[in-house]
Amino acid sequence: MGIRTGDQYIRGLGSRQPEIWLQGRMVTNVCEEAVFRQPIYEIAKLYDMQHDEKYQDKITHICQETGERVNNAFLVAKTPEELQAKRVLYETYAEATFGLMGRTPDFLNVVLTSLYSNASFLERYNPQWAENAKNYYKYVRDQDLFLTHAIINPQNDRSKSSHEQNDAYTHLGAVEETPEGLIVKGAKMLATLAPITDEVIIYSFPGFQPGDERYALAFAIPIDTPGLRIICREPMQDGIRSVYDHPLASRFEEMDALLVFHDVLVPWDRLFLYNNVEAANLLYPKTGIGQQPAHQTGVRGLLKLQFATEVAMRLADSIGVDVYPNVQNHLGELAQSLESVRALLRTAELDYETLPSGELMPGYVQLETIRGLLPKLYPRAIEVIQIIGAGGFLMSPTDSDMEHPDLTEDMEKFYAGRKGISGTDRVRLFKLAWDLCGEAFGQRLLQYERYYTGDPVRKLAIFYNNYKKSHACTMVDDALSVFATKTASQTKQVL
Ligand SMILES: Cc1cc2nc3c(=O)[nH]c(=O)nc-3n(C[C@H](O)[C@H](O)[C@H](O)COP(=O)(O)OP(=O)(O)OC[C@H]3O[C@@H](n4cnc5c(N)ncnc54)[C@H](O)[C@@H]3O)c2cc1C
Ligand SMILES: O=C(O)Cc1ccc(O)c(O)c1
Repeated sequence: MGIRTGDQYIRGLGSRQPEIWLQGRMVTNVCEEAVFRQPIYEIAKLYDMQHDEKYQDKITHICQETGERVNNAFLVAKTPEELQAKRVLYETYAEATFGLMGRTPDFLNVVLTSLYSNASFLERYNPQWAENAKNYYKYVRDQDLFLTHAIINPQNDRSKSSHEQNDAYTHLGAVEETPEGLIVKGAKMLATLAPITDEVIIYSFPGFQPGDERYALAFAIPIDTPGLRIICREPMQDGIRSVYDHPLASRFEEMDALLVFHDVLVPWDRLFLYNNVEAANLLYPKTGIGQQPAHQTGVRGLLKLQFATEVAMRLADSIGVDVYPNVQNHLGELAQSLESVRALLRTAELDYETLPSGELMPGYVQLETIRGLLPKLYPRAIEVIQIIGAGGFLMSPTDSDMEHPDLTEDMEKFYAGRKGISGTDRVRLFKLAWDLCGEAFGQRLLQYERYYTGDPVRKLAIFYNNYKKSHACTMVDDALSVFATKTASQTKQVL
């Protein structure tokens, strides 16, 4: 089939009945549920862009194997141009969503592409797992499916490993093998956008201990597989809030969900890893499923940081405060953060590594540096927006106030900004900024940036340990060598 349209994506959602729990009730038709309507529309727009001649050649290509047009997320980049073609896709989708939707279809499709191109890792443990991963990649590519993922165990007792939890099936684990497949039970967090996806893929970060064998799992199943329960968090918008009052929150909220598996059957041909702690611990570092998507998340993060920086600049300008050096310092800091991330991305693409298969892997150090910086730079950008808007955020009237004839004069006079910024302009801008920096929606965006790639504290420690391995600190040795060649009195003279 190849690239789908938005309508085909929506019809796919409508043809299934996953078990979705939202505010204490089961959702019977996800497409008609107010909370999901606008996010479904935003994702559908991305599918439609694949057919729009303005974007088609930028974000899709002809698959050599099938002759069909498919999304660039499925490209195994073997040349710098192909690496850039993938970046253009990430950029195009992030621009369409202002970087606010973290789990657009390109993210997991890149994960899957990396699993496919590095399936030789799985082959060493079990050739069938490798075959399954490769077939699944082709299935998702050719049907142009949208995946969610859950790779973290629920937050019960973090000081204990999976097999030490109170109940053997708190964390998702294997129960029994049957002729049809593996029965699994337990929970995983935190599946962003799960209710409006086609399939779910389960894998894990390293960290398995001996005794955790039953939890060492990787597989993918349709989102409406019997026994799979999607428990949504409380929505941060009700789906009927006015676009005027909440120009971002009303459009881009990504629902997050806990996935609970009640004796769910994973068909054998959908299993990629099972019952092997060593393989589960090496899956993430050895298959590129962490590093390749870091290119996508880096580009998306850059666009989100750019958006926040632009909002801060516009706010300051709208009320005439960017004449002050303190405000200029805040804004200059954001601009420098933004340009640092942009430069890191450029270098990541230039400093790629060529794997034995010929696949190009964008630079680890640069991408991991972006991952380490974003959890600090984005919250800081939000803080700057809060500092610049100050009390102005708390005087924004509603759509209905702005439209009431008795209030029009006051609205235009007292809500206006500096010369040239009308009351309507200023209120609109402040509402947009408040969605980003004040609303529950904006707080989730911030929490997302802190944790979307795992715990930043442990990630940075892992980065340092890897960095140390490849940095012998030879400059210090050079400097110290002065002591090796001189006697104590000669050294004194040198010093
Ligand atoms: C908005 C949002 C969307 C997300 N979407 C997804 C998704 O789509 N798919 C998905 O799989 N996951 C998703 N996640 C989950 C994300 O992977 C986790 O939040 C992240 O890995 C951190 O894990 P945790 O939240 O369980 O925190 P914990 O691991 O429970 O950490 C809690 C605190 O304890 C500290 N801590 C815990 N353990 C240790 C330790 N061993 N050593 C030192 N300090 C420790 C941490 O530093 C942190 O401060 C999402 C998270 C957010 C916030
Ligand atoms: O970014 C990665 O390396 C993979 C990853 C880690 C934690 C997550 O929550 C997630 O969704 C994806």
